Amino acid sequence: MVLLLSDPRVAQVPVADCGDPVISFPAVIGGSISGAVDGVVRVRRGLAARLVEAAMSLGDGLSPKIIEGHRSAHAQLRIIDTYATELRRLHPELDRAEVTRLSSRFVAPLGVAPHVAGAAVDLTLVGPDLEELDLGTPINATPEQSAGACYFAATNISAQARANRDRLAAALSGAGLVNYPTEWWHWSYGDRYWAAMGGHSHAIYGAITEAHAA
Ligand SMILES: C[C@@H](N)C(=O)N[C@H](C)C(=O)O
Repeated sequence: MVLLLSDPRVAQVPVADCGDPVISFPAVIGGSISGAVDGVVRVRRGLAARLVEAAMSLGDGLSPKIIEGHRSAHAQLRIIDTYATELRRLHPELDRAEVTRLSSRFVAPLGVAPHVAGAAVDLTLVGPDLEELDLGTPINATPEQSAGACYFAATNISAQARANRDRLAAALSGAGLVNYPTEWWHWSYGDRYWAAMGGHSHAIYGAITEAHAA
């Protein structure tokens, strides 16, 4: 059973922000291309340290390639609005609560949004040539666009894509990150969802404020 980000049990998790700053971080890390800067993302320092740990455990010249880290509240609301509009177009019969629930398979409600806390990354895997591996769907494919193949545990993907997802998961879980099961590419650390899934008493990262500037 997937715990969705719209589930009240996620919003109920208390936050005691540890004050970890948001830092700039290379979008591609680890392996033979350690330190190479192919774009920059911003994430909490503790998350950055765990991403380095995960990258180092991958081996075979593989590296995580981060597509997005911290996201503004404004950008989060824009994604929510766009996807909710699409859901209402596809399913005009849905009531507001159901639109919110289904939306949260793809985008988090603002109050619990891991990216807005600098606590999440959307990422894939690249080889030594920086070519992206086959993970089964493009990043940000919705459940509708991918016939559910965006779910981490989807069975309608190739054996190679399954192996690549499992390899990504072993590295990131091993470093303490938690996956959002409806999106193979979304992993977080320190946010409410991480706390709920890991049985932690509280989240250590809430929404970013000016106080978190490094
Ligand atoms: C919109 C998608 N890339 C994403 O970030 N989804 C997660 C669940 C989020 O909004 O935090």
